[in-house]
Amino acid sequence: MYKILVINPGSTSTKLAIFNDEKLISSETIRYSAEELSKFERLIDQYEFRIKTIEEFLSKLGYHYEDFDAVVGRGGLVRPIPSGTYEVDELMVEELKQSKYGEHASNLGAVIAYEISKKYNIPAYIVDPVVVDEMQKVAKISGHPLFERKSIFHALNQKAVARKAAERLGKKYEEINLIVVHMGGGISIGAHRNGKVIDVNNALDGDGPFTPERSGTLPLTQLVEMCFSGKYDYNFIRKRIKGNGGLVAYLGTNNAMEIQQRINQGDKEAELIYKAMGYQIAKWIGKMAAALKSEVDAIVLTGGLAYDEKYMVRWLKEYVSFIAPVLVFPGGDEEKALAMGALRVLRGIEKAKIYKEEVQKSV
Ligand SMILES: Nc1ncnc2c1ncn2[C@@H]1O[C@H](COP(=O)(O)OP(=O)(O)O)[C@@H](O)[C@H]1O
Ligand SMILES: CCCC(=O)OP(=O)(O)O
Repeated sequence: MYKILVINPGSTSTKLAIFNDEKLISSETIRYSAEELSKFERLIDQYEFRIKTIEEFLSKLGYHYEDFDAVVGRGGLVRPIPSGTYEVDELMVEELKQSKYGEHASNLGAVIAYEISKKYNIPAYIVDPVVVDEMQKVAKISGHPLFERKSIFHALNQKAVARKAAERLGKKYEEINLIVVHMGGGISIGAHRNGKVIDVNNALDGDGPFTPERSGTLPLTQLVEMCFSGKYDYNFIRKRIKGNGGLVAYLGTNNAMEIQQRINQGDKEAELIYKAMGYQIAKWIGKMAAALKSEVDAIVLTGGLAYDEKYMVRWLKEYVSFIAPVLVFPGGDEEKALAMGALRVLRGIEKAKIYKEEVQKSV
């Protein structure tokens, strides 16, 4: 039997789990308010804060790091690489620590897993990082040759939930077309054609609907004027777009449950903004239906916001049910997908990919 520690840092939470082989032993989601996270200037500054969360989780359950056969972290913004389980190595960790390819909470998954692996001599892995790139060529064209559309999204959960949806439809993932909508701190809407994500919005970078924390696509000229107004510096604008955009900017919170309560109490402003987020998500689902030439077997809703049946799920069904049946997998399956990726390697069913080698292949 293999004991696996799963570490899944998201932009609004850290999700932790312990597995004995396929069996989930314990899991916990620790949520952070926008205010708590705003204390940290850079992502890497959250390292100790997130470690503390993990150590509290383990000590509550009476576990120590040395009890585990492997530690697996959510994969962050490394270079674009194929889907799979990767050994965490020094090159990957150095690039993540320097935020060479961007900043996001998922970067901490590999960094933390690596530190544990070195200290306690247990292997560390990541699975399907947020940069998995299966985008078709035509989808990469942005509109100007100086800019390229990039595949940055909830690859791990989109793939895991897409397979579950295929199972529910009694088909193979590789045989069907799906639009998968992950609604967490960030939001990604992916067009899955026969097992490949051929198009998806860049969930991190001003491409897509606004989200609990991010601004999504903004009016370009207004943004350029703001940048050159002389009133703001780079960090101010970056923070407004990434951590302090979307629901946080309009309503002061990244917590959709709090917004639901406000709507229940008759807050019309909260209702308008939350509905606008749903409206933008629905329009992106329409875009992906076009990318799939309207051959869509199902639309799959997942992520934390998919728990909200009363508002978000109901609104989205009203807007997009004409495209295909809507299946809902609230939360998602990230922790299980991480554990299973590590387990396949521990059992020798799959060989862990080496980051350096995959990067060289794609050059
Ligand atoms: N039961 C729920 N009902 C409604 N919204 C929820 C629920 N649980 C979580 N959320 C909302 O989902 C969002 C976070 O989703 P999640 O997928 O956990 O994010 P991340 O992994 O990016 O941190 C937050 O806005 C949170 O308030
Ligand atoms: C970096 C893309 C994935 C993403 O947005 O994750 P969160 O929802 O955890 O922020």
